[in-house]
Amino acid sequence: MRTVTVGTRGSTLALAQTRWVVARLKEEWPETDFRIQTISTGGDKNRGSLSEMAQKGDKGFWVKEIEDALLQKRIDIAVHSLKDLPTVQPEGLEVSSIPKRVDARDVLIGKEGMKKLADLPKGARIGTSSVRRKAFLMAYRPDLQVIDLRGNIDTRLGVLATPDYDAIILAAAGLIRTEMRNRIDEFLEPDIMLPAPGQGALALETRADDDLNVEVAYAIHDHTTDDRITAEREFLAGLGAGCMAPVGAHATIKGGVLTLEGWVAALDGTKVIRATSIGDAGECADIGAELAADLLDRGAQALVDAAHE
Ligand SMILES: NCc1[nH]cc(CCC(=O)O)c1CC(=O)O
Repeated sequence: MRTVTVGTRGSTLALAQTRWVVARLKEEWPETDFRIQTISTGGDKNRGSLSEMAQKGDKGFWVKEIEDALLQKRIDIAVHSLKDLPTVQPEGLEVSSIPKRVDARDVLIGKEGMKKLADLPKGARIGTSSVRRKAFLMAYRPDLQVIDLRGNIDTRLGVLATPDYDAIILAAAGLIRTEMRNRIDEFLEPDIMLPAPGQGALALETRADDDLNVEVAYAIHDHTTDDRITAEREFLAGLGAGCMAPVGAHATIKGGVLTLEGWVAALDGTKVIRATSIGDAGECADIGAELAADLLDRGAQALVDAAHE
């Protein structure tokens, strides 16, 4: 039996999503043996401050060691959360498969009486470490306090048992994949909290010349998800922004027509530039690039630059 080694970070979420990927691959390739290899990344080793992360450049903080393992053939397929993956892969590697996306939205989880964003009392303390969530939250409810909150899902849920936070914001996808959907109090709609580009989607990365494993991974590729996230990531790339910038993007496809919504915000939420671009789903990359150019024309560059400082 042929063995394919699938590499991932070792967090609960990373393992849950990798087990899901392996189960799907096994359905397509019953004669192949899949084993999971966990790899610790810079992001796992260094739970430093956000500014420290920004200094290193946001590129590849969660993926570098995994990509090294691919290049060195210690693993054959890497599973990543797509939103953590830089928009350009290193020489010799490619994203060869994008499985079907789950819910792209962010969600609110709060203490008793703090379970709906619109109903939170003035001054309520909301935990998140995402500059995007912070900026969009401040834009919607400038009276709320945003308190930095890092760590894996369990750590973040844990702070609701302390007096320090009233509610937290997380990606729905992480909770769904770790079977904690029942903890979600409110799904935040994209007209208030536009998701991160690629949120809720996974990426399978392989060596670009490894035809066999490219084919193995591609068996679970989802074209609609690919078109959506291509538009979102072209938008992000067109802005010259990485995952540390307060940028949201969300594409939907109905009847072959792709609608892409994109936002760039000031870090403190005092300004949000919003735009929409619509076109044939086959033109997904161009739609993303166009939307980025449109926002740059309308002053987004200064906001992206401010976030990079
Ligand atoms: N940056 C961390 C991260 N990367 C992927 C997810 C889960 C959601 C997804 O797959 O998009 C999370 C946690 C979160 O944002 O709450």
